[in-house]
Amino acid sequence: MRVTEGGVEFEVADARDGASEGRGDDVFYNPTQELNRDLTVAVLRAYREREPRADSYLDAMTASGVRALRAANEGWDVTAADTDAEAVALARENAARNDLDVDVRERDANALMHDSTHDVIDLDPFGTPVPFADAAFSNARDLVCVTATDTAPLCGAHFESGVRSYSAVPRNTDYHPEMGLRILLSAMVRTAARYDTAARPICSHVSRHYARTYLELDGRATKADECIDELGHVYHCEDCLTRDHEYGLIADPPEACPACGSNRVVTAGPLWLGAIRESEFVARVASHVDDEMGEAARARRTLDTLETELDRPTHYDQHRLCKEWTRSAPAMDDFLAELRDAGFEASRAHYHGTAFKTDASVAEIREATTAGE
Ligand SMILES: C[S@@+](CC[C@H](N)C(=O)[O-])C[C@H]1O[C@@H](n2cnc3c(N)ncnc32)[C@H](O)[C@@H]1O
Ligand SMILES: [Zn+2]
Repeated sequence: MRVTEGGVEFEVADARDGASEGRGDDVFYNPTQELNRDLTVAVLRAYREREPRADSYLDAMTASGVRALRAANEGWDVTAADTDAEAVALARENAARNDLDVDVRERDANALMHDSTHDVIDLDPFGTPVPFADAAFSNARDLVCVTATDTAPLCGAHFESGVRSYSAVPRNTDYHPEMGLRILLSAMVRTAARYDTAARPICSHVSRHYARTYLELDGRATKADECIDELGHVYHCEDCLTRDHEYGLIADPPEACPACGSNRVVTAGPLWLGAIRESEFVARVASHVDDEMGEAARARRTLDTLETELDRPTHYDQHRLCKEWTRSAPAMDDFLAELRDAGFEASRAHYHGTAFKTDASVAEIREATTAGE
């Protein structure tokens, strides 16, 4: 099947709906990740302005080669790798079809990363990126881009698997996409720190099937220490949904929920509690989304919300709270306006349409918002 994406035309074996992990026999291509790839191109454009020296890009798991081709189309010096011989043949054909110069290797990503250095390394594996993180953070110069599709382990829905993969404790909460992202960021930051490298997210987004983040590297150990200082824990009450967060590697959870007295308070962490993006960079990325991108509208929407969403962990789900209070959910803009009128900070959060952030507690949100009662 012939597909066109962002100005490159390529052949793929079939189109998957993104609901499966896609470990079938055919070379993988997931049309639902077009938004992810559109944003990758916009990030690469914005990153080049920020770091003009950055030139080489490794698509470490390339499959059909689509991401590598799109980067090469932007003028990056691109290497692409895959262990699957069919994928490598297809990626080479796709590069030739577009007259793009991409160095496609039939090679294990870890071996290749340990063998060579690239300014930007992109990890897009099946499931967790953890098996590739050490090689990426010890060998990339400027930026590591990471996709994780194992959302159930990341958000605590598959608890043991999440603990095993990420060396952290995830919890299944009403803010599961943010839990997943902060678990992923924690593991990436700790991996980079092993190489005295700071890895700080300059852009991150989560959708139903994956978490994606772009981590800028700094080779100073003191900067890596500063990143470690931004790890900590979230204490979450399963009864009233009150949550609190605390910086530091040693958890000190309350014995009971400070709001309702319940002893059903669970601890998650170590989580990345720092910012998940740099607002100014996200604004630059948004300025590089163009109408040739198939997912331009969604990309702009995601980036606009991401740019303005409050930094603080963690978001609330308006529907979940309203259900808890047996209220109908009002229009989000009215709801946020009520919070602001009551003197709180409030913003949408990009995780989904009913996600919002505020510095108000659960009780304060309940009192401040009357619409829907
Ligand atoms: C999710 S797909 C990549 C999709 C692609 N980046 C895209 O945007 O369409 C994962 C790919 O990783 C390849 N792969 C699995 N293990 C690998 C390894 N150790 N090194 C390199 N590639 C690997 C698989 O063959 C598969 O083609
Ligand atoms: Zn409580």
